[in-house]
Amino acid sequence: MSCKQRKIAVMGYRSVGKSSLSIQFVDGQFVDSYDPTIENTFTKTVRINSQDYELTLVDTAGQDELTLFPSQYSIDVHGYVLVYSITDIRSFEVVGTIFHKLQDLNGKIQVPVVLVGNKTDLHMERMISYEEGKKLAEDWNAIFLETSAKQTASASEIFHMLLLEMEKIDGILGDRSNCIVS
Ligand SMILES: Nc1nc2c(ncn2[C@@H]2O[C@H](COP(=O)(O)OP(=O)(O)OP(=O)(O)O)[C@@H](O)[C@H]2O)c(=O)[nH]1
Repeated sequence: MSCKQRKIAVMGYRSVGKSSLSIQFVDGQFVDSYDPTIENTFTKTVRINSQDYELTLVDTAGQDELTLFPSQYSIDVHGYVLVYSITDIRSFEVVGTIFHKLQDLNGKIQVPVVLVGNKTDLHMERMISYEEGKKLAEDWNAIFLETSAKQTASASEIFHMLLLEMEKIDGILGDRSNCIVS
Protein backbone atom coordinates (compact mmCIF):
# COMPACT_ATOMS: atom_id res chain seq x y z
CA MET A 1 0.00 0.00 0.00
CA SER A 2 1.39 3.44 -0.84
CA CYS A 3 2.22 5.83 1.95
CA LYS A 4 2.48 9.58 1.75
CA GLN A 5 5.37 11.51 3.23
CA ARG A 6 4.38 14.77 4.83
CA LYS A 7 6.50 17.36 6.61
CA ILE A 8 4.94 19.65 9.19
CA ALA A 9 6.57 22.63 10.90
CA VAL A 10 5.38 23.59 14.39
CA MET A 11 6.01 27.28 14.98
CA GLY A 12 5.21 30.02 17.50
CA TYR A 13 6.55 32.15 20.33
CA ARG A 14 8.72 30.75 23.14
CA SER A 15 7.19 28.46 25.75
CA VAL A 16 3.75 28.16 24.15
CA GLY A 17 3.89 24.35 24.12
CA LYS A 18 5.25 23.46 20.67
CA SER A 19 7.47 20.69 22.04
CA SER A 20 4.83 19.52 24.52
CA LEU A 21 2.20 19.15 21.78
CA SER A 22 4.67 17.37 19.50
CA ILE A 23 5.76 14.95 22.26
CA GLN A 24 2.16 14.37 23.32
CA PHE A 25 1.28 13.46 19.73
CA VAL A 26 4.32 11.27 19.08
CA ASP A 27 4.78 9.61 22.51
CA GLY A 28 1.42 10.14 24.22
CA GLN A 29 2.90 11.83 27.27
CA PHE A 30 3.10 15.30 28.81
CA VAL A 31 6.47 16.68 29.81
CA ASP A 32 6.21 19.18 32.64
CA SER A 33 9.74 20.54 32.51
CA TYR A 34 10.72 23.41 30.25
CA ASP A 35 13.73 22.91 28.03
CA PRO A 36 13.95 25.55 25.27
CA THR A 37 14.16 23.92 21.86
CA ILE A 38 16.79 24.67 19.24
CA GLU A 39 15.24 22.31 16.73
CA ASN A 40 13.86 18.81 17.06
CA THR A 41 12.56 16.44 14.46
CA PHE A 42 10.07 13.68 15.19
CA THR A 43 8.67 11.02 12.91
CA LYS A 44 5.45 9.12 13.22
CA THR A 45 3.34 6.98 10.94
CA VAL A 46 -0.39 7.48 11.14
CA ARG A 47 -3.32 6.03 9.26
CA ILE A 48 -6.32 8.14 8.36
CA ASN A 49 -9.16 6.92 6.15
CA SER A 50 -7.09 3.82 5.17
CA GLN A 51 -4.21 6.00 4.05
CA ASP A 52 -0.77 5.75 5.72
CA TYR A 53 1.19 8.91 6.26
CA GLU A 54 4.84 9.08 7.25
CA LEU A 55 4.99 12.36 9.13
CA THR A 56 8.08 14.38 9.90
CA LEU A 57 7.39 17.00 12.55
CA VAL A 58 9.85 19.82 12.86
CA ASP A 59 9.59 21.34 16.33
CA THR A 60 11.18 24.75 15.84
CA ALA A 61 12.93 27.15 18.22
CA GLY A 62 10.58 29.82 19.64
CA GLN A 63 10.25 32.86 17.40
CA ASP A 64 9.33 36.49 17.94
CA GLU A 65 8.71 39.54 15.74
CA LEU A 66 12.43 40.06 15.22
CA THR A 67 13.27 36.52 14.18
CA LEU A 68 13.78 36.19 10.45
CA PHE A 69 11.56 33.44 9.11
CA PRO A 70 13.97 30.47 8.92
CA SER A 71 14.12 29.81 5.19
CA GLN A 72 14.49 26.04 5.67
CA TYR A 73 10.89 25.98 6.95
CA SER A 74 9.57 27.24 3.67
CA ILE A 75 11.03 24.33 1.67
CA ASP A 76 9.33 20.94 1.42
CA VAL A 77 6.96 21.75 4.25
CA HIS A 78 3.43 20.60 3.51
CA GLY A 79 1.68 22.28 6.41
CA TYR A 80 2.16 24.47 9.47
CA VAL A 81 0.95 24.36 13.04
CA LEU A 82 1.09 27.89 14.46
CA VAL A 83 0.82 27.78 18.24
CA TYR A 84 0.08 30.48 20.80
CA SER A 85 -0.75 30.20 24.48
CA ILE A 86 -4.21 31.39 25.55
CA THR A 87 -2.45 32.84 28.62
CA ASP A 88 0.01 35.00 26.68
CA ILE A 89 -1.01 38.00 24.57
CA ARG A 90 2.47 38.38 23.11
CA SER A 91 2.34 34.85 21.75
CA PHE A 92 -0.95 35.69 19.99
CA GLU A 93 0.68 38.70 18.34
CA VAL A 94 3.68 36.62 17.30
CA VAL A 95 1.59 34.00 15.44
CA GLY A 96 0.23 36.86 13.34
CA THR A 97 3.73 37.98 12.42
CA ILE A 98 4.78 34.43 11.56
CA PHE A 99 1.71 33.92 9.38
CA HIS A 100 2.45 37.08 7.39
CA LYS A 101 6.06 36.07 6.88
CA LEU A 102 4.83 32.69 5.68
CA GLN A 103 2.51 34.32 3.20
CA ASP A 104 5.28 36.57 1.90
CA LEU A 105 7.44 33.51 1.30
CA ASN A 106 4.81 31.31 -0.27
CA GLY A 107 3.07 33.96 -2.32
CA LYS A 108 -0.19 32.67 -3.71
CA ILE A 109 0.59 29.02 -3.01
CA GLN A 110 -1.97 27.71 -0.57
CA VAL A 111 -0.27 26.00 2.38
CA PRO A 112 -2.47 24.42 5.04
CA VAL A 113 -2.27 26.07 8.45
CA VAL A 114 -3.76 25.06 11.80
CA LEU A 115 -3.88 27.86 14.37
CA VAL A 116 -3.67 26.40 17.88
CA GLY A 117 -4.54 28.16 21.15
CA ASN A 118 -2.76 25.97 23.69
CA LYS A 119 -2.84 25.63 27.51
CA THR A 120 -6.65 25.58 27.87
CA ASP A 121 -6.23 23.80 31.21
CA LEU A 122 -4.93 27.13 32.59
CA HIS A 123 -8.38 28.69 32.24
CA MET A 124 -7.92 31.02 35.25
CA GLU A 125 -5.06 32.68 33.38
CA ARG A 126 -6.82 32.98 30.04
CA MET A 127 -6.03 36.24 28.18
CA ILE A 128 -7.21 35.34 24.66
CA SER A 129 -10.82 34.29 24.18
CA TYR A 130 -11.89 31.38 21.99
CA GLU A 131 -13.69 33.89 19.72
CA GLU A 132 -10.53 35.96 19.17
CA GLY A 133 -8.60 32.89 18.11
CA LYS A 134 -11.39 31.67 15.85
CA LYS A 135 -11.71 35.08 14.21
CA LEU A 136 -8.00 35.23 13.44
CA ALA A 137 -8.09 31.75 11.89
CA GLU A 138 -11.11 32.73 9.79
CA ASP A 139 -9.24 35.78 8.51
CA TRP A 140 -6.45 33.45 7.42
CA ASN A 141 -8.73 30.77 6.04
CA ALA A 142 -7.05 28.41 8.49
CA ILE A 143 -8.30 25.70 10.83
CA PHE A 144 -8.67 26.68 14.49
CA LEU A 145 -8.32 24.51 17.57
CA GLU A 146 -7.84 25.10 21.26
CA THR A 147 -5.81 22.44 23.04
CA SER A 148 -4.08 21.38 26.19
CA ALA A 149 -0.82 19.53 25.68
CA LYS A 150 -1.82 17.51 28.76
CA GLN A 151 -4.40 15.68 26.63
CA THR A 152 -3.37 13.17 23.99
CA ALA A 153 -6.60 13.49 22.04
CA SER A 154 -6.33 17.21 21.65
CA ALA A 155 -2.72 17.02 20.42
CA SER A 156 -3.62 14.29 17.90
CA GLU A 157 -6.53 16.27 16.58
CA ILE A 158 -4.19 19.06 15.41
CA PHE A 159 -2.23 16.74 13.15
CA HIS A 160 -5.26 14.85 11.92
CA MET A 161 -7.02 18.05 10.96
CA LEU A 162 -3.90 19.31 9.21
CA LEU A 163 -3.54 16.07 7.22
CA LEU A 164 -7.15 16.21 6.12
CA GLU A 165 -6.66 19.80 5.00
CA MET A 166 -3.53 18.78 3.06
CA GLU A 167 -5.55 16.07 1.35
CA LYS A 168 -8.15 18.62 0.38
CA ILE A 169 -5.53 20.90 -1.16
CA ASP A 170 -3.71 17.95 -2.81
CA GLY A 171 -7.00 16.95 -4.33
CA ILE A 172 -7.20 20.35 -5.96
CA LEU A 173 -3.54 20.64 -7.01
CA GLY A 174 -2.72 16.99 -7.80
CA ASP A 175 -0.64 14.83 -5.48
CA ARG A 176 3.03 15.42 -4.66
CA SER A 177 5.42 13.15 -2.73
CA ASN A 178 4.40 9.52 -2.50
CA CYS A 179 6.51 6.74 -1.08
CA ILE A 180 6.19 2.99 -1.15
CA VAL A 181 6.40 0.94 2.03
CA SER A 182 7.17 -2.71 1.62
N1 LIG B 1 -0.47 23.78 31.92
C1 LIG B 1 0.06 23.58 30.72
N2 LIG B 1 1.40 23.71 30.54
C2 LIG B 1 1.89 23.50 29.30
C3 LIG B 1 1.07 23.15 28.19
N3 LIG B 1 1.86 23.02 27.10
C4 LIG B 1 3.12 23.27 27.52
N4 LIG B 1 3.14 23.57 28.85
C5 LIG B 1 4.32 23.89 29.66
O1 LIG B 1 4.87 25.10 29.17
C6 LIG B 1 6.31 25.05 29.20
C7 LIG B 1 6.86 25.26 27.80
O2 LIG B 1 6.48 24.17 26.98
P1 LIG B 1 7.30 23.73 25.68
O3 LIG B 1 6.54 22.64 25.05
O4 LIG B 1 8.73 23.50 26.01
O5 LIG B 1 7.18 25.09 24.83
P2 LIG B 1 7.88 25.44 23.44
O6 LIG B 1 6.90 26.27 22.69
O7 LIG B 1 8.37 24.21 22.75
O8 LIG B 1 9.11 26.35 23.93
P3 LIG B 1 10.44 26.81 23.11
O9 LIG B 1 11.27 25.60 22.92
O10 LIG B 1 11.06 27.85 24.00
O11 LIG B 1 10.00 27.43 21.83
C8 LIG B 1 6.68 23.68 29.80
O12 LIG B 1 6.89 23.85 31.19
C9 LIG B 1 5.43 22.85 29.55
O13 LIG B 1 5.27 21.83 30.52
C10 LIG B 1 -0.35 23.02 28.41
O14 LIG B 1 -1.16 22.73 27.52
N5 LIG B 1 -0.78 23.25 29.70
